[in-house]
Amino acid sequence: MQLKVINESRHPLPAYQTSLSAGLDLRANLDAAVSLKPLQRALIPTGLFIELPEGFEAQIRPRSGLAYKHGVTVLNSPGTIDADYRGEIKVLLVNLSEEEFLIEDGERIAQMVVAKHETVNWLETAQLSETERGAGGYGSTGKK
Ligand SMILES: O=c1ccn([C@H]2C[C@H](O)[C@@H](COP(=O)(O)OP(=O)(O)OP(=O)(O)O)O2)c(=O)[nH]1
Ligand SMILES: [Mg+2]
Repeated sequence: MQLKVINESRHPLPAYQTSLSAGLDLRANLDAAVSLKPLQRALIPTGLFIELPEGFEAQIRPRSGLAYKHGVTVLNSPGTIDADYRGEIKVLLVNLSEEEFLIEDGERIAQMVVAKHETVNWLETAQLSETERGAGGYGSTGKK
């Protein structure tokens, strides 16, 4: 799909790293590196502004490498970019490790997946259909 974008960052547009990647890697757009101390969070600018078509959202997801190697992840994962949002895309990172992490300008900090979504019209009702699962959840299956 075509996606309208304004790139006010000093970096190239986000790219798929392989031909079948679902996520476009987002880069930090920073004047200076940002330090994340253990359990600290920071809203990291990307310099990108997009115009999603109606019925689409963009999800801001963590990069597994950053999470595995450094314990740095997206706090509100998956972040939601609404189709009517015209502000800058920002990434809310948190450092869940015990060591300080330095976010450098241009570093790939998260990935963006564009997805279709439904819009709900409520249908209020007194009863829902019966199922094998019923109200069981939270590890209810496989127990005696
Ligand atoms: O990781 C994120 C999440 C959100 N946003 C922007 C786009 C989104 O459309 C808007 C609102 O996000 P959300 O609905 O998650 O936040 P909220 O706390 O409900 O704020 P609001 O009342 O503005 O909807 O903020 C980002 O740039 N990055
Ligand atoms: Mg909201």
